[in-house]
Amino acid sequence: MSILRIYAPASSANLSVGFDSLGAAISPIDGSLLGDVVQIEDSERQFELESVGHFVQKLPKEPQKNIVYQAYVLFSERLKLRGQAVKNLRLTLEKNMPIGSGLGSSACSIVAALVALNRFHNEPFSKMELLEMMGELEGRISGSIHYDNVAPCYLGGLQLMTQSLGNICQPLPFFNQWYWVLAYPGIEVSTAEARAILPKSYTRQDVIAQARYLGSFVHACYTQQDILAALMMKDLVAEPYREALLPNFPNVRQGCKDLGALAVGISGSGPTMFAIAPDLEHAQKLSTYLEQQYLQNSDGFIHICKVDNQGARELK
Ligand SMILES: Nc1ncnc2c1ncn2[C@@H]1O[C@H](COP(=O)(O)OP(=O)(O)OP(=O)(O)O)[C@@H](O)[C@H]1O
Ligand SMILES: N[C@@H](CCO)C(=O)O
Repeated sequence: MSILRIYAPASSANLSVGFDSLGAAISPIDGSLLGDVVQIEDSERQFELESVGHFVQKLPKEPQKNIVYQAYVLFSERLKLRGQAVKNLRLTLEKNMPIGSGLGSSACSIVAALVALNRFHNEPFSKMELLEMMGELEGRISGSIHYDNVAPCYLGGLQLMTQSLGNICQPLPFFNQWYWVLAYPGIEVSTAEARAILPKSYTRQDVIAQARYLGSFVHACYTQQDILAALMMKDLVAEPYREALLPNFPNVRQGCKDLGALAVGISGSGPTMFAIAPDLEHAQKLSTYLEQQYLQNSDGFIHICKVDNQGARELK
């Protein structure tokens, strides 16, 4: 009887400068696991799914709406197209990530489920085939396919969505000395709704400026110019329209900058916000400040994190 447990880490999409194009996997520096776990094992029945964990009450009531169930159905269909049948199996989702948090909660469930299913069947699908399925499932939830949570969650590191020449994404060099202070206020913001409020079009001036920021950011990553990279983490696409969804965001953002944050922004579609600190001392000050100023209830939390270079992995 084989049992596998796959952990998929939280991720922070956009990094302000790359809407739908950049995302980083993140892990708390205290060693805690910030992400979902999917366990897979043999079963007498064709398929069983159980959900447990801190945020299990927030999952859809109908099991068929759980994205892990949908991952199983999609995986089975794709396997059938290869002339292979899915094994009898039981999945257990440990839902540790708050839903609608801006930390890639649905991506954690999708990635952990598909990695578990693929390993359980001796890896019939390549990394890119699996990632393509992850994007399809993420698209069902948010209304349009975007890979900036699933790609880093699956592969680790900072990923740029190139979506060309057979690669959905490619890794970027990053700044290992940076600390990410992530503050989840404890309220929910739906990704689909945070996308629906964005404008249908942008001015030429904004398009040109955003292209300059993203190009300069990528250049700064390759040439390891941390100050330039942080300066370029600006968002004309989403932040001006989404900040109203976040509690007191403009003031808190300014407060973080006053405390020495190199960059401050919305993680994914929010309401989690991030502040980049140049060292641990600044990170701790930012953490205390955000705890006092940004958390709204007892579900909220702060984590000092670094980029997680491993991505989804088996827990032994
Ligand atoms: N296993 C699951 N984990 C998370 N959300 C799920 C899951 N299964 C179904 N859902 C549904 O998917 C939607 C997730 O919403 P949303 O995309 O806003 O959350 P999110 O993934 O946390 O967002 P973000 O990517 O900004 O972190 C909710 O409606 C939720 O009920
Ligand atoms: N890039 C997506 C991420 C959602 O988590 C957005 O900002 O809508």
